[in-house]
Amino acid sequence: MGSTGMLNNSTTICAPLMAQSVEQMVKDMHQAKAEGAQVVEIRLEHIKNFQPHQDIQIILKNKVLPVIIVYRPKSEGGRYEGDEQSRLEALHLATEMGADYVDFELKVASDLIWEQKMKDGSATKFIVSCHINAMTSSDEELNNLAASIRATGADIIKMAANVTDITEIARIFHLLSHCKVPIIAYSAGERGLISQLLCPKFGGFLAYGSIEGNSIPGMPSLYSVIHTYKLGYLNSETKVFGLVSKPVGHSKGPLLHNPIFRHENFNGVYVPMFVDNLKEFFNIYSSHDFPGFSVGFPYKEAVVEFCDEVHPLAESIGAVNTIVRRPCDGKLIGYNTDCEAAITAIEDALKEKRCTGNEVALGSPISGKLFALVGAGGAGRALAFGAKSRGAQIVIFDIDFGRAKSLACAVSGEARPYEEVVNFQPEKGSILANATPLGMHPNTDQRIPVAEATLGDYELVFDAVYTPKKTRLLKDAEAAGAIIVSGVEMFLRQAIGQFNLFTGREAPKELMREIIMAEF
Ligand SMILES: O=C1C[C@@](O)(C(=O)O)C[C@@H](O)[C@@H]1O
Repeated sequence: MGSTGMLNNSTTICAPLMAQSVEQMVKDMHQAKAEGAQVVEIRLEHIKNFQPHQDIQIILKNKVLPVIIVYRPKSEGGRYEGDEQSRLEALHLATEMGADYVDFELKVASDLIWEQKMKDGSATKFIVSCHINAMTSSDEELNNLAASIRATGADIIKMAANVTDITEIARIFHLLSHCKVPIIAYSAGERGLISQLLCPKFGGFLAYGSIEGNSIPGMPSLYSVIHTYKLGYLNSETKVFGLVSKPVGHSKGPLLHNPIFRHENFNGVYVPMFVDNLKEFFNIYSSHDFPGFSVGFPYKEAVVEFCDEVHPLAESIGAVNTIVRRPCDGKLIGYNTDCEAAITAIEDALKEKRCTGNEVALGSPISGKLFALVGAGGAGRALAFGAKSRGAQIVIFDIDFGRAKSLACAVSGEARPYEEVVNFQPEKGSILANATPLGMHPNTDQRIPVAEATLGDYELVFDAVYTPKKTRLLKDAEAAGAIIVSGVEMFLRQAIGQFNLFTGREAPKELMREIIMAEF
């Protein structure tokens, strides 16, 4: 398996195929090729009424890509429940018929491979696979396991790991980068995703992606590994940026940052990082390979204590959404790009209206206005400090009244109990901002409980939620006649700020706007 011209590394993109008929397997193989796969893994155990000789022959005769034959028993995470002898015979048959790769499980591999190698001296390469528990296996144990797999005569080692925390993936990276023979090692699932996306950086032999219309739980799609994360461009020098959040799958960050890195010829990749424990995460991923992070819900406030230095604006807000590792000493510096992003988005929308109404713009259009803010978490704090800096009068609601009070105190505003949101009567021309996650995909029918009748009294309504672009709150506010500003605008602007901090370069703003608008 060679690389296609585009590749910058030796990792091959593989599509596992699990069709129920041999004809469909062949069709899926064509589809996988059209979608950019370079090899397919044929899971024989999914074929109904499997006829080993005939079916393997059809697959190999019609193959348009190199083929890995797998016939996995239930005990090893597959579906095969028949007798072991028949299973092994089918794998031998695949070898004799010239499959490019045949996968044997470690427990049966040893004798079989040598026997097969002696017998036919065929060109088939042998993958020997096993499951590992990354939490309980030390680096040394994993190295020893790799050596014993190699001793079976394996050409390629494969380890599928269970991880319970993203920090365990570091052991997989260690294994990939230290192993002298071709190795596949990864973990499925949200917490394991970076093992799949970063394997070209650490020298993994295969990266997996599912074909369209046949998604595989815990595995990225072929489309995303090739087009979003552009795995073909990764190499050992690639810098890894990540969104530290929980949950993390909703973020549009990878769709925005990755194409911009490529466009700017910047050797970086931006990946979702599902983090459970901030302290352990920053302890483990402490090298210059990981020079920057976005910070999302719910960690924007908690992360402050893990920064070595915090920019004065972020410090006064008490929330960090961007972290940069200083090249000279590796220290983590925390910033907040949310604050200016949200406030300038609101100001620009008000200015635009004033321009069209021929009003003369003096100072910030937010100055002196009542700014009703719902949500006093990380995003809410950024909005409150931004509004304060522009001279607004701030009223804060939060389900945690204590949290609302402490933010109100910090911005010389007023805290009100959350139950009062529904009766709150703003003066005409006020601004309403939602900084809670209410209305975020998939709960798109939710919104903060502001009374329908008062929505039209706000001059402008802003929602920090950006999936969907027009939340239920914004739809209702628009219908009531308010100017609306989507969280997409804040998202874009905070990401522009992050690009500047991550790379030390000026972000291509218009291109970033085009990319993100095309996503909605
Ligand atoms: O609030 C957000 C959104 C975000 O968490 C995301 O979903 O990509 C990324 C953060 O940098 C930003 O402050």
